Amino acid sequence: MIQIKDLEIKYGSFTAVNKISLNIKENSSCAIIGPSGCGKSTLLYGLAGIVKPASGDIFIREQPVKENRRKTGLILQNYGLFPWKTVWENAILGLKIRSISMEEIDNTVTTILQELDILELKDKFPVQLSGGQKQRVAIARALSIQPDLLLMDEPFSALDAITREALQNLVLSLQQQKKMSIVFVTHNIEEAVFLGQQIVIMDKTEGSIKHIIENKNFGDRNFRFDEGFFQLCMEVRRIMEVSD
Ligand SMILES: Nc1ncnc2c1ncn2[C@@H]1O[C@H](COP(=O)(O)OP(=O)(O)OP(=O)(O)O)[C@@H](O)[C@H]1O
Repeated sequence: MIQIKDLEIKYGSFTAVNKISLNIKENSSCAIIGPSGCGKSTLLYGLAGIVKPASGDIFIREQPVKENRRKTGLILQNYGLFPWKTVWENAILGLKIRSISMEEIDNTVTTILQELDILELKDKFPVQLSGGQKQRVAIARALSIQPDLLLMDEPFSALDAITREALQNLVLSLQQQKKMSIVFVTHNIEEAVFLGQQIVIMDKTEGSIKHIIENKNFGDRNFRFDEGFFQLCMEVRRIMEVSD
């Protein structure tokens, strides 16, 4: 689904993403993990078309990436909700900027809010919501465009452990139901190991990939309680800690 070839992204003369090559399969999930400042978000912004490569290529479904790809959903850090808009107004934003009838928007967004169990919150403002509820609204907005690719930047970092797990389960079942690929950035090793079919570990300072793990047990809810889960978490931790 995604081919990244020798990707380099710069801020002025500073190289934030350094010669990264990576393939991500259709209907899969990819966790990008690494220490603060290693270029995770920049790589995600590259996939979203928000920042332009200095060199190299990104193809999504064989097409070079450009801004506003119709079927890419994006969830930014801290939910990205507009505080002056209600849950409903926030959720319909992605569709409103497209030429879609109000009736279709109504039907699509009502269904999604129902699926995410937040329809009764539709007239509330973000300030009146819990962190988990805000994240559900952000997910609803991203899903409203029926994405085949969902990009998430630290989607659950501000949530308590139980809410985080519930939302991880939710995202997982949505990914399986709706047949989309997910690429997410996280600091959290357990999250990467639970949700990432492919775990991409980035280097501390280089803006490059240090290691990729194929995780065949990803998304199995029982895996969280399995010894293999803790072993894989330890392996990821070791790789992250080893300095080159
Ligand atoms: N707009 C910008 N202008 C200049 N430098 C930037 C800009 N955005 C990010 N950087 C730098 O690029 C590097 C990578 O940043 P990025 O946000 O991609 O890292 P990250 O791994 O996502 O970090 P974190 O985990 O802390 O969010 C950092 O050194 C950062 O300071």
